Amino acid sequence: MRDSGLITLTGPLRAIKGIGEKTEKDFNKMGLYTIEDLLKHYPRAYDVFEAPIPIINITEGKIVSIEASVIQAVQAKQVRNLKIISCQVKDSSGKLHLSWFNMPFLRNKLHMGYHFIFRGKVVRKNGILVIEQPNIYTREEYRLKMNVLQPVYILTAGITNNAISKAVKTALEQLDLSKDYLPKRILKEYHLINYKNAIQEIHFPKCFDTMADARTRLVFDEFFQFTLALQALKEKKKVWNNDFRIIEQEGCDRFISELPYQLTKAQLKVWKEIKSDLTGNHTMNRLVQGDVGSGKTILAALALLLTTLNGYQGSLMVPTEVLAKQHYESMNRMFSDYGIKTILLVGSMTTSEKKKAYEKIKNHEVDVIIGTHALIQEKVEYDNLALAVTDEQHRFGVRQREALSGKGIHPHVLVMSATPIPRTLAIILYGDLDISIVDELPANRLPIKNCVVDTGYRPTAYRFIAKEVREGRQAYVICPMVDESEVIEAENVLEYTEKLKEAMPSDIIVEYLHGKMKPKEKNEIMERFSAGDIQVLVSTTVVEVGVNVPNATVMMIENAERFGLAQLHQLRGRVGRGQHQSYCILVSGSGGRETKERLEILNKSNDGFYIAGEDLKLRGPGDMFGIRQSGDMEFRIGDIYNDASVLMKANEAAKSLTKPEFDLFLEENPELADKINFFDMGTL
Ligand SMILES: Nc1ncnc2c1ncn2[C@@H]1O[C@H](COP(=O)(O)OP(=O)(O)OP(=O)(O)O)[C@@H](O)[C@H]1O
Repeated sequence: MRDSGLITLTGPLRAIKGIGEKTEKDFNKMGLYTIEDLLKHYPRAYDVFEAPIPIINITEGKIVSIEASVIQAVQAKQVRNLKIISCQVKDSSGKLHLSWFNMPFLRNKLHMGYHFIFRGKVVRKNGILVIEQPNIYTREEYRLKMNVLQPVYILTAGITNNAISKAVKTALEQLDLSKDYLPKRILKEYHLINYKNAIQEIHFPKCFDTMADARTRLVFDEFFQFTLALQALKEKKKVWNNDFRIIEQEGCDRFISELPYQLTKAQLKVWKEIKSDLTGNHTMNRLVQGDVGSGKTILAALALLLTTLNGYQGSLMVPTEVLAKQHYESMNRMFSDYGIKTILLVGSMTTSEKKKAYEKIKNHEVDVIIGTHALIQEKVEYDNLALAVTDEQHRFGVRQREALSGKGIHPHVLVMSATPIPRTLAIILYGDLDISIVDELPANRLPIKNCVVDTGYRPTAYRFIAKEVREGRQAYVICPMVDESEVIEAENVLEYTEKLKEAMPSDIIVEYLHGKMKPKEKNEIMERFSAGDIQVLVSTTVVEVGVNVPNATVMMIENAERFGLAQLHQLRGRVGRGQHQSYCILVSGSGGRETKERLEILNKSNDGFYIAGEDLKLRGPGDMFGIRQSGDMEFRIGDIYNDASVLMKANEAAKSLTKPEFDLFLEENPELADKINFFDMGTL
């Protein structure tokens, strides 16, 4: 391969000239193995090198270039495990300090009187402006970069931006990308540029316009493949008949009448849809979408109850152990009166506990199985699994969902999601599912009261939390980090808990929770919090997904500026789940105008759809605040909100392929065919 110089997309990175074993290993660490992986490691942003500005004009938070002379020898100091070096520079308008971490070799470059262009971010340290970690250029080097869009890549240790850029450039010289995988008809109809140009321009754009065209083409590709795969999946499902004999059960009506509340109209409507699927002629494939706290869990419970009262097994898979435990406890309690046995199956159980659970599941000694990914392990054998519910907050984990379905004879599938996606997009993204929307919150809910404050407000907030606790309520305080970090200044859970314990009256019990704790410890803390034995829980975002403690009424979020709006909305959704007035205190660590503006959106509204829409207006293209993406078909470049129109077009194009065109397409693109099959594997 190396001899001819020509390489293929599926080839290893080593095939690129200039990449040796060591560099390849470094790339592997970033998750890049094939040449295609490298080409799809798209720039995260583009830098434009503008003419240097006078020191006097620099502003905090901006990336700037200055042209200046070194006027003070480099100084070095050690702060914990960081070696910090700094120097002072000067131009005709003023003086400025520059500093670098762990780059002691710069001492040999930054001699007194030397003249350079420095480019980096302006930050405020001890009250004065400095540039941290600036890049250093000679005037000639800088001139070559000016007015050209410079790709900025996501990096990890050992790999520089330049290394990626160079590897991509060489790969493009060695590759033959002249054959486009999209049919010519589609390229023409949707005004798309060819793949070769798109890849070239996304990495090395001539200007913003050509980059935008390249991006559109690549986003289209992603969505096209995704929707094509979904369509293939849907085709298959159409023919599934409902092989289960599920009939309506009086027990479900009794269950509803014994709930401590009345189901909302929206819940009743969705329950009717689920019921008619379960008792109908075709296997259910339904997505239940509803804002945080809209009461989706009870619908899952009802579906499980109906299925198991008919003598089948049903399962509920959720993303975290904390959540699995919570659902297990409430459903176990609710179902026991109906003779329905529930079991928990999670990764942290011991081998012998798991073995016992497998036996019980296989022998149908249990009816409802609740757990995490452990539910789709090969060892789990179900006895007539008729319903698989997955709680898929934020996720498009189609393969997981399908792997679970693959365990039964095409069980009914019910997916719960709190992701606020407009219906038109949801129809495409969950193309293989029917959609039900719980578009109403329970009537007894008081809207959450919000405020955005700075750190000076903490003492008042603590007094407020103490007051709520005195009234029998509980509170969450969210911090972004677990441990102290030397580089990023953000509140961390461990230290914060100590500080808060001191600030709170001594009889108020404050504990912490974070993702690095052992599952057993996490469960124990959550149980104590649910039981009201802990009054204030300092936590990372582990509580974000689905945790339900209706007695908690205060959600205080430190460093709120570091979270995306959708995530903040999820976090806030942990309160306001009962009849008590609830509060959300967003503490912003940095007071930039944009930050305030973003947080104001949350301040104004408690509606997930509105927030997602406003978030979209504020963020720039490619800035991934809205939806964290996971699952099988990751969208590396496409953003379902920003690129909604491309998604619609790609969907339309995928649909327009005739059967012969589709077959030819797969024949000509065996790698894509593999992907689509892989994506579809759970259904086989
Ligand atoms: N109709 C109702 N009236 C009053 N309370 C309700 C109603 N339906 C559900 N609840 C209660 O509302 C709380 C939130 O419900 P649930 O946990 O199902 O929300 P969810 O939609 O799953 O939210 P999230 O997406 O945040 O997990 C629970 O305490 C539940 O018991």
